[in-house]
Amino acid sequence: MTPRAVIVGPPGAGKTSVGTALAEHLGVPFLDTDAKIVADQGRSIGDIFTTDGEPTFRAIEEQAVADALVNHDGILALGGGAVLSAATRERLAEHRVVLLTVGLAEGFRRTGMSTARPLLAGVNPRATFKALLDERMPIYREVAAVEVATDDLDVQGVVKEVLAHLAG
Ligand SMILES: Nc1ncnc2c1ncn2[C@@H]1O[C@H](COP(=O)(O)OP(=O)(O)OP(=O)(O)O)[C@@H](O)[C@H]1O
Ligand SMILES: O=C(O)C1=C[C@@H](O)[C@@H](O)[C@H](O)C1
Ligand SMILES: [Mg+2]
Repeated sequence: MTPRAVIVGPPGAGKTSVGTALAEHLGVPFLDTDAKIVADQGRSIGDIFTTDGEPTFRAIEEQAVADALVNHDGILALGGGAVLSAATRERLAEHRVVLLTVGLAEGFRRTGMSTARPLLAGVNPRATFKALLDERMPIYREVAAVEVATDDLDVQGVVKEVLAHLAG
């Protein structure tokens, strides 16, 4: 088994929303590694960060991604920071990876209302978001064969773009 496509990108790019809609359109299962980790651990990602720290979360995430890459047959969405693992990047080289991008203003607008993202929960979440984009964009681009900018598209519009790329 192998995923039809693996979706990566920063928080708020729409990995979960687009992945769900894309899987529905294709009639295949959808798996989100964030949701899988929460279900397996029986606690929120915020709780894991607070109780055990980010490195423990990243280790759990690396294993969850490795499992999903061999066991999941549909659309797979990764957590926003999953690509920070060199082992995960190596594994992704064998897969069809789609990068969803979002700019600072729109990404911050989409994530700003939520307290569910521990990395963006600090005193200056906008600056944190900018630093995250600056650090990660080259890493996302390193693993992805396809890139779709989502700022000016609704979820169905992004799904359409992704489908066009996957068909081509
Ligand atoms: N193309 C879009 N246009 C408008 N709103 C969007 C779009 N994509 C996602 N959203 C909204 O932005 C918010 C974040 O989307 P989503 O949870 O899918 O992002 P994500 O990439 O999975 O983020 P995370 O890395 O935190 O899991 C949601 O409220 C969602 O409805
Ligand atoms: O960008 C990140 O590092 C994260 C994004 C989310 O998907 C979660 O995996 C977690 O909040 C960390
Ligand atoms: Mg998500």
